[in-house]
Amino acid sequence: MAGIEAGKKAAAIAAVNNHIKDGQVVGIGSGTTVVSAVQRIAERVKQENLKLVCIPTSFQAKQLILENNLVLGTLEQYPELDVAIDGADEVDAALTCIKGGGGCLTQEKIVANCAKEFIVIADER
Ligand SMILES: O=C(CO)[C@H](O)[C@H](O)COP(=O)(O)O
Repeated sequence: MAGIEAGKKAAAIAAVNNHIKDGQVVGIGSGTTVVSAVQRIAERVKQENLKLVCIPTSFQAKQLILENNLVLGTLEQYPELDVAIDGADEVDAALTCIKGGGGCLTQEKIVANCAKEFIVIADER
């Protein structure tokens, strides 16, 4: 795996290990980094029998949730999320972050705003 991909994956795994807990409602972001995060969430659900509900920010996120056999929820059912997890486009040394250039621009911000905690996965700054 190339350096950037390995970095993204390691950051995604660390984010899930450190911030996802049993019983949570979890917002799932969009992009390539989130793929590794969702795979790690699915591993932990299997290994630790975590009870999670996942709220997607896009069609891609919905498909990821379903493909990984996670429980899919909607914002209408769960208007308050415990945590949302997403990738970043760029992060500078002061942790200023740019994200959201795609079709999920609006929905990912709505989901993040409904979450008590917003975790941005970044592999370098
Ligand atoms: O904000 C986003 C989509 O709207 C993505 O999270 C952001 O673009 C990062 O993408 P990637 O994980 O593919 O680098």
